[in-house]
Amino acid sequence: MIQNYKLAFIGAGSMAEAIFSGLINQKKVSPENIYVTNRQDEERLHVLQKKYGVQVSSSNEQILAKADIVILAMKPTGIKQAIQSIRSYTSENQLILSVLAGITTEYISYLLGHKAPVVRVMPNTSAAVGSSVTVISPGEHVNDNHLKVTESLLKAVGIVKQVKEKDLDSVTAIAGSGPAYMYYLVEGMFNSLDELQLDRKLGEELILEMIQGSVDLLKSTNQTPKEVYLNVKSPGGTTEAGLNVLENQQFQEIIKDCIIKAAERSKEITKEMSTIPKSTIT
Ligand SMILES: NC(=O)C1=CN([C@@H]2O[C@H](COP(=O)(O)OP(=O)(O)OC[C@H]3O[C@@H](n4cnc5c(N)ncnc54)[C@H](O)[C@@H]3O)[C@@H](O)[C@H]2O)C=CC1
Ligand SMILES: O=C(O)[C@@H]1CCC=N1
Repeated sequence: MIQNYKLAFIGAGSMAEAIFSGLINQKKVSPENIYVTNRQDEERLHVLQKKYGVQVSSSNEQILAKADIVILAMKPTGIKQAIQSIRSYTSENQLILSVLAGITTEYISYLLGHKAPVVRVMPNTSAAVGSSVTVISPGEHVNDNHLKVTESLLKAVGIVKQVKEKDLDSVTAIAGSGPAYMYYLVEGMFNSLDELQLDRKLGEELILEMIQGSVDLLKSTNQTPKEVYLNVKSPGGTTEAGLNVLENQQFQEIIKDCIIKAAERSKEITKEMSTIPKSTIT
């Protein structure tokens, strides 16, 4: 379905690269159909061109001229200036996907000044290996076909779930930011290896496989996380000794706060950067 679509990425950062490299690696879209631009870093564009064979240009006009799908992938702070610089090359025949945290479809449509369908999507960088969990939410001018195209594009780089736009702040904290919290945890585990005097390579492999196995078990059982960790713990044993440290430091409260803060920040971004001036609302 998506093989013949031409995709234009506005913004060439880590999220754009994760999506288009995933699409290329999964052989869902050929690099000839992927166009990429960013604001000023031409060197970065050349690196991406060389690495993936994608089409790059610093001209918005060139990038957008043939695009069926436009993917907004710059930082939320850049949204106003970015759309101002592309909107005259966009049209209602293009499907606009935005990965920007906190920026509403309504605000994007307001900046575009026309009725192009806008879908907010919240992927994560695991798209690069086909394992993103991506949440999508349609804006006002989106029909079933637009949603099908969006889904089929993003299913190429992982699983896709649809939510109402009001839930995007919460899912951003989990689906979008979540991987960073996992990597932070893994970094902490890796940091224990020197003190354990364990071979670094072996230790890192054990940690990653242990996490993979834990996720596999959680996915395959009806038991709650508590039930499965209680199965690991023996009275007076090693797990209990470790869990006591986590409980004493209120680890679960910290993780909860972390997710809630991320969701709150998404709401703040909406207030700070995605507010339509009152005078223009009719
Ligand atoms: N990095 C992640 O894991 C995720 C990021 N996102 C969203 O993706 C977006 C990009 O994030 P990253 O890739 O991490 O940022 P980044 O800083 O790595 O990349 C941003 C890119 O946008 C370009 N850019 C800035 N202003 C521009 C403009 N006016 N026109 C064209 N290009 C412009 C920059 O040159 C850069 O290439 C953000 O809005 C973020 O909320 C969403 C989900 C996950
Ligand atoms: O940190 C951020 O704001 C973006 C959105 C989700 C992941 N990265």
